[in-house]
Amino acid sequence: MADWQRILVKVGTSTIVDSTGQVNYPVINRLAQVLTTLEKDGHEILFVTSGAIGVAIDQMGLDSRPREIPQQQALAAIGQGYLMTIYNQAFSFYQQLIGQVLLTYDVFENPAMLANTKAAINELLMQKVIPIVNENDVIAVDELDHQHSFGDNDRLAALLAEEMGADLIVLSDVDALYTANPNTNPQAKPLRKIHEVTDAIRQAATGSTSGLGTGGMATKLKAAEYMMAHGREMALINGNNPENIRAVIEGKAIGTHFQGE
Ligand SMILES: Nc1ncnc2c1ncn2[C@@H]1O[C@H](COP(=O)(O)OP(=O)(O)O)[C@@H](O)[C@H]1O
Ligand SMILES: N[C@@H](CCC(=O)OP(=O)(O)O)C(=O)O
Repeated sequence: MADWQRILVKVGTSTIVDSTGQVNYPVINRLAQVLTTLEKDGHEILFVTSGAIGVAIDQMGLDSRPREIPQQQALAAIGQGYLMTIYNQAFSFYQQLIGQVLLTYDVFENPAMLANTKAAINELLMQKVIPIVNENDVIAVDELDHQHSFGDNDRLAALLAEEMGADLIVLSDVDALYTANPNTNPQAKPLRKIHEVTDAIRQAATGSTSGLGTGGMATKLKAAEYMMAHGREMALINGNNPENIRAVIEGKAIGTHFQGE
């Protein structure tokens, strides 16, 4: 059983930006409060956040995510700064310091870079600063070179959690992993406990239908498999109620809990 002492919380674009495409400030403020309280209670918190491109789409008054890679890079550059402004405001209200960490995939392939990254994050944790992590989308261009892009933050979150010895809580816009996409199949049923990922579960977990999220449930399931393969746990909960992070830590049956045998 995980003790949830060191926790990596990952939040998706679908939580940072609401269904109308606007920045979801109330949820972000509640998230900052919950993470700060947990930090003050002695947990070590790492936070992986998507949403740079999502908030920039709102800032720039666009209707949808552009397909062109340089346009997405530009949006990431615009939105990442704004995202940190929002987080600085939200966390400073609770007198919690945060630090920005932008990663590319090659960090995990290069032992020296990985050791340096882990040292920096451990130092932030020691100083009781919450690291706010995202992929460096401005330079991680998977169209040109797959080596340098995670493609989705679920994978980044799982890789980082494993390296940092943390368990993972993923916040999305659904209450759980369902037997099918609940947005398109009203018969879909929530799955509460997963000890092993079967082919049937893999087939159930499909892509995003929100328009802004990128990986959908498929990448979350891969992250869960990665965590379980490395003896770690993952919980998937709805980001609309960040207070449920505490419920996960307290062992309450909420969302979907992935725990290997
Ligand atoms: N079996 C499933 N159970 C739950 N959600 C699913 C499933 N299959 C596909 N999805 C989709 O995955 C979406 C969440 O992924 P995504 O939009 O990428 O979110 P985020 O931005 O939080 O990463 C849901 O809104 C839903 O449309
Ligand atoms: N790094 C990107 C998000 C990529 C991503 O994986 O998004 P999501 O599927 O919403 O977690 C951004 O900040 O816009």
